[in-house]
Amino acid sequence: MARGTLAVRDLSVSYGRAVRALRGVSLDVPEGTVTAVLGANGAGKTTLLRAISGTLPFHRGAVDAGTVRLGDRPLTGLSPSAVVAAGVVQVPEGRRVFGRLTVEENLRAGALGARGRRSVDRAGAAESTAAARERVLELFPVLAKRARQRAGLLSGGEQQMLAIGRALMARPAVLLLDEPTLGLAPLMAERIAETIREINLQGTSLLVIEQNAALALELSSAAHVLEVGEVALHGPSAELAGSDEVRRRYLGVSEDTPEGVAVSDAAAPSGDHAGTSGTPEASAGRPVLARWTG
Ligand SMILES: Nc1ncnc2c1ncn2[C@@H]1O[C@H](COP(=O)(O)OP(=O)(O)OP(=O)(O)O)[C@@H](O)[C@H]1O
Repeated sequence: MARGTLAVRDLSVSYGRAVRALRGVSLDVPEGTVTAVLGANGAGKTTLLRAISGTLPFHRGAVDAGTVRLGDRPLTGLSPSAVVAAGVVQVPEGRRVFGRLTVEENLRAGALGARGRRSVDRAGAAESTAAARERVLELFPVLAKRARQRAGLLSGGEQQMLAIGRALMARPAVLLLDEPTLGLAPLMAERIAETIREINLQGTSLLVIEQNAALALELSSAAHVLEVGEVALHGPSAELAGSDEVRRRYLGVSEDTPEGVAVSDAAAPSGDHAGTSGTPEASAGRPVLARWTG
């Protein structure tokens, strides 16, 4: 399966003529990392995931410019099933499980996403599906207990586990999570966060959209803040968590920026606007929170 960095470059998206939802968004999810995207309601977070997963057309949206790649494989313009087959799988907001199907049937449906991979023969596919199922049930033992129950009868937290488990059945290289803790009690949200860490430790990269900025920054190594369709701030998550602006606007704290945290109002990187100042190459050395101004 293609692996490598999930790279979004200069992505602009609109819904019809009236709504320009994303403008020139660039970000990287380096292989093996958790990257977070924060932002207020309507900032364009879900639109970003739709553009990556190929589901924009279902929402009457279109990519006007820019590219999405996984390693050297272009994803822009692919159908959602081709994106899944390429190794990028989205868990949609609102934990949309198939409510009338059982937990087991939901998991089996998730495995269908991996079938597009030509390199896997039938026997190999069955074996990988069994291994993926085992891994999912280890991560979420409650799903084994509820295997024959209808998914619609699970609690909110259990449905989120099933939604993530179903996505993992497609054995993704990159998992896209849209608001995984939305509406969950704090304890359940923490459990989901632990699972995200575990999934990452097992080798899957994750792009996590979260309104719970504190949790997102804790989970991720790098984060991007979207404001009205543009990347307003990006940098290593620990640095962002210490930034006065992020603390005030997204973490609800008003203390001064702790010493040693660099917050730069530097002009936007010139020319390529590649957004790579959030990548390991560019942030090697002293990490800086860059504010895009152009
Ligand atoms: N199907 C659609 N048709 C028209 N406009 C849309 C559509 N979906 C989203 N938008 C608009 O695009 C912009 C970005 O929306 P998006 O849902 O991506 O933001 P978000 O950051 O995910 O917000 P939320 O957290 O509220 O879901 C908003 O102005 C929204 O109203």
